[in-house]
Amino acid sequence: MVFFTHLSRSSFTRASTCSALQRLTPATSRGFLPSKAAVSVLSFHTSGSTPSIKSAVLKDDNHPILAYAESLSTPLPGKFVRLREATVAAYPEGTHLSVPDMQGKTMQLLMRMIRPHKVLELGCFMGYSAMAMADGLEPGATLYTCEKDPKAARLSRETFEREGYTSGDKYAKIELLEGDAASSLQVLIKRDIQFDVIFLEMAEARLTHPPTLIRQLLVDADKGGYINYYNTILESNLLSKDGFIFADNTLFYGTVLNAPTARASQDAAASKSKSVAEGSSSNDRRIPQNLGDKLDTFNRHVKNDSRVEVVLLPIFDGLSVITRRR
Ligand SMILES: C[S@@+](CC[C@H](N)C(=O)[O-])C[C@H]1O[C@@H](n2cnc3c(N)ncnc32)[C@H](O)[C@@H]1O
Repeated sequence: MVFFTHLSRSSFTRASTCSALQRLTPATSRGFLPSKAAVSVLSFHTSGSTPSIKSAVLKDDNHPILAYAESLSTPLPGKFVRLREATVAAYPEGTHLSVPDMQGKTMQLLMRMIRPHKVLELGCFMGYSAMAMADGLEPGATLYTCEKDPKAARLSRETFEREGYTSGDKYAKIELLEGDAASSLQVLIKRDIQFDVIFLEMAEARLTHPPTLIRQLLVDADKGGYINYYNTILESNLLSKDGFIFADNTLFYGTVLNAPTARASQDAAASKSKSVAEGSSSNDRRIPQNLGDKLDTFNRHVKNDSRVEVVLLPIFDGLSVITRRR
């Protein structure tokens, strides 16, 4: 089976994206090829004028299979292109925070499959994935999205109003909860709302003018928070009986393979990761390994949690699908 990833939909940005990637992707991505049969693909978002791109764990970042996959997928409509442009203007160093186009489309089709009434997103940013998912919902459904950065919250709110997501007439409704997600979760618990889908997509972003992409990568995610949110979600019954949690970035640029637990493990996956770890020390300086360690801890926590079943899909930057055990 081959897992695909996404490329920037705008060809004019592709060249700059690829050169940025060449600076940033070398060891981890090129050295990590799980098997010839299963070509696993990690996301690699970039910043600056580039909306987003996925780098693969393919030897060639420009592998034609990626362009092929995207060219034969239905694109998201023009309002998403406009949102990318607005994101570049508002957060030139933070454009990698939005999910890539192909992931937006994937989330949208997942909504069409699951047909949830209530969706919760932790991590709205500019509202890209919120809108992508909302477009996959039935009329009458509501998507709640949390954002603590005031500027991102204001801009998202403006977008949702302008594009018709606040009235609930044209599309499913989007309700933005501004503030820290931990507090928003408490509000939702008090309101006794249960969610059929919860999308955990919350980088701890310092969105105010990080000086460089590398710096941005170093600060942009507090994925360590996942365990707390996950436990709150399960313990407070925020997740409906047959609901799904989608946790994003659970491979975190491949750095999970370098986590101490993964390295110490005797299983086959860990022996692969050891060789990656040995070959990717220079990459460690660029991508925050401590976040990879936290994601690895989260992944193991979920796998060992008898309340749930999980599959960690090696698509995009790793997407874990979690549901209660039957
Ligand atoms: C990766 S971005 C979300 C991208 C968005 N889901 C999309 O694809 O369009 C993560 C967002 O989470 C927000 N965030 C980080 N920590 C948060 C917290 N504790 N509470 C609420 N929002 C938070 C950040 O400000 C950032 O905008």
